[in-house]
Amino acid sequence: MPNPDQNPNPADPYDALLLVSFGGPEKPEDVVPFLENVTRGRGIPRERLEVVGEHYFLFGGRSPINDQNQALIAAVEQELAAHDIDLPIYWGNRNWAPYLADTVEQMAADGVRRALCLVTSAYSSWSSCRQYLDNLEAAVAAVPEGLTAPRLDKIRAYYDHPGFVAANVDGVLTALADLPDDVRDGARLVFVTHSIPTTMADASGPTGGAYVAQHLEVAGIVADQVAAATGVTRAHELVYCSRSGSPHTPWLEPDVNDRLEELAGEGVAAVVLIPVGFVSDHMEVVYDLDTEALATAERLGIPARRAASAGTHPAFVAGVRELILERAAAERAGTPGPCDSCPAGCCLGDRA
Ligand SMILES: CC1=C(CCC(=O)O)c2cc3nc(cc4[nH]c(cc5[nH]c(cc1n2)c(C)c5CCC(=O)O)c(CCC(=O)O)c4C)C(CCC(=O)O)=C3C
Ligand SMILES: [Fe+2]
Repeated sequence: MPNPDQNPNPADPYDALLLVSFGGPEKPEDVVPFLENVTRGRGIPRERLEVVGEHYFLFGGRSPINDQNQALIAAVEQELAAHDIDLPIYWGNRNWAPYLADTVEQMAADGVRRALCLVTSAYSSWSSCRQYLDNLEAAVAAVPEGLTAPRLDKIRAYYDHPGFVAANVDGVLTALADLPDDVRDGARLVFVTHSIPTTMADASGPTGGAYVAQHLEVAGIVADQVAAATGVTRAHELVYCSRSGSPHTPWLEPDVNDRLEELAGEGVAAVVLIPVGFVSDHMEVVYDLDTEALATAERLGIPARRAASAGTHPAFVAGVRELILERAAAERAGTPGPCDSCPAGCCLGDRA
């Protein structure tokens, strides 16, 4: 019988946190091998790769994503320490060093038995959830004989967690405050996420369609909270960026730039671009939104601001702690939630 008087480790049964991310190049020589890692076997046309490579070279061949993940780790370490939660944090990526397989081997060597994984993507889909689960499974399978691989559990899709929502609301409020006074009330709230193939979107989540539904849900929540905070109800909508793949394959639309053209035609007063689909300001945000979409808005004469992503916002960092404790408690009680272990085939669609 566990003794209720004993103060248990609130993270029990977990003995480590693993931050799981996409990875990005550190220097110009990394760009091409990184892109090869991302697109291996995925049928991305060569021309698209050359275009995307140029985005990275424009930023000195260095993606912001690795520094941002290190900043998130430092912030979560502080947050956990401040709450007397003893949980070492590891970090591994899908497409660049530190690679997940190396990190999971190190965890095994360190004696980690069971780790909780925080993926830097808040939504359900093959790209944003299932592929990471597959990467984790492969990393566990690759642990060399003689070492015991840790058991890895993934934190649920957390797009609707109050900490993630609050960070995004704050980003919108700051962006609105920065708009000229005469256009602020008329600003359109344009939520942006990564486009994915429509077949992938249709197959996302246990019953399909989760990727778009989750984004629409959180966009509605954020827009309501912004309305409550400012006393002004602004129209909001969801658009997409970073379309890849073959031009013959349908991906989610409208593209943010195309939509800005339409909004200019409708005479919208101003726009706030909200990168709600992204956890930090990585290349998709600093290129596709800050470089490209803001230039489109400028050309069209629409005053526009880009809201900050969750990043290391204190509300998001506190939310990560809450997500850890929520899951640990559910595992101790034997009551994991529906999204805590994905049903077989979830998000697979025609990849099954
Ligand atoms: C849903 C989603 C997220 C959000 C969830 C998450 O965060 O995971 C995301 C994030 C990211 N995507 C990133 C980079 C790239 N994504 C590519 C290609 C693709 N992304 C896709 C989807 C997503 N991608 C898909 C369906 C493809 C087609 C190929 C395939 O079916 O897999 C390509 C290939 C070139 C191109 O065509 O763009 C690159 C370079 C970076 C790193 C940025 C940096 O370096 O700072 C990050 C965080
Ligand atoms: Fe991507």
